[in-house]
Amino acid sequence: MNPGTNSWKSTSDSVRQALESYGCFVVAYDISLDLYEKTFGLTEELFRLPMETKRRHISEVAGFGYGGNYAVMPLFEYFGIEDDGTFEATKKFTSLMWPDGHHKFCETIHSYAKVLSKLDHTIMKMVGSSYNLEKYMDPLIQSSTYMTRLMRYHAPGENKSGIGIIPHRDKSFMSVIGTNEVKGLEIETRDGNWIDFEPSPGKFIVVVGEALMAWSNGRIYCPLHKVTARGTKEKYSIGLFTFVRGILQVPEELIDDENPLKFKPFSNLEFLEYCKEGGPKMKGAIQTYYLPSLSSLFSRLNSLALSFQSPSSTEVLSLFLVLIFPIASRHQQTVPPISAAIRLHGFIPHESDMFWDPLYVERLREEGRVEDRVEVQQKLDQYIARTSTLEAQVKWMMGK
Ligand SMILES: O=C(O)CCC(=O)C(=O)O
Ligand SMILES: [Fe+2]
Repeated sequence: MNPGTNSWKSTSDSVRQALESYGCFVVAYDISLDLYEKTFGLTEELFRLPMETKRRHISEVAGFGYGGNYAVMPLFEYFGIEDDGTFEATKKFTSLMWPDGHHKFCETIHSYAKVLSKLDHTIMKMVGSSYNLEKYMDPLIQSSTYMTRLMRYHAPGENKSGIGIIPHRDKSFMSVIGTNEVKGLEIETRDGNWIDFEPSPGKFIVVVGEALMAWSNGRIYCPLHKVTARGTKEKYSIGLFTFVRGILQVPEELIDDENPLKFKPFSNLEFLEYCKEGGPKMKGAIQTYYLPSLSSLFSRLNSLALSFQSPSSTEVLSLFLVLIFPIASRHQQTVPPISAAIRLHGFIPHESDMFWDPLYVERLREEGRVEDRVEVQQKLDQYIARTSTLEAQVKWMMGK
């Protein structure tokens, strides 16, 4: 399919529609069965390596390096390869895992990642075509950097299920994921239903990351998703996560009276870093239009609190924290103090905090605030349910 043709244009519009409505869609893509089978066979081989070998693969960046054995997601293991789509990087990773070399692994994984990146480029171009923003796409593609993540979900056993990955939103610009034939990836729709991705060899799922959502000024949706491991078959998946280097800025064409600017310029990579540390690295994070509106939000909250019958100061404070936190955390504003306060108040923080922070969950457990991962999941589900309704309330209060 080539840009400029009618079928290109109509497919681009469907892609845009899917991304705006669901933040994801499934693509049937031309990949040979042989490459698919080899890729997943070799991925299994990689995960069978001894733990001390796997641990050689380290990285400072969240989601890169080797990770696994998280208290909150004990069935999940991954290798995030900062490969930038290059053969050299895959080769370096291969020789770290197999010092005597493993040419077949290197070749195959690189070829599979190339399929994913080709797909990623096509979709970016289609997004550009559909918004008539073609001119922005080549620079975005050229500044993209990639991470290939190979993932394993241990099988929990006959008639059992367990958390694979807790609900989260990707921090990437876009993610393209292929998996073996085992189901488990679920995506939340805007109205709160979870839908399954039904895998098969030629199918890939494209998932919007928070960076693309922000770049599109919020037009494109960024869905919450999770993985549930079930039964006796191990699930393996391989994702290509795209991050855009440099400063991302909402195109002026996507800003008008009906769609005022919602996100200040931000850096995708600093945003990723920020999410890992949850720290005060604000300058590059996704910034918001909520900050200038905070004072008006405060006054509306104040009047809402006053409308309660004799609210105690704790109630007002809790109300404030519960209302502000979901928005602030989603938009990376004022998170550290609020997150600390939320922790004090016993709320589970933003899912991305927990995702990369097994120590935090460990600490909760030590303090006797969390018994087991079922309870963590329940709290998280409650938190997420609360977020969506309260966010709507805050929007209402802000007159949006
Ligand atoms: O393994 C999958 O299917 C999904 C993985 C995922 O959501 C992630 O790595 O962010
Ligand atoms: Fe994800």
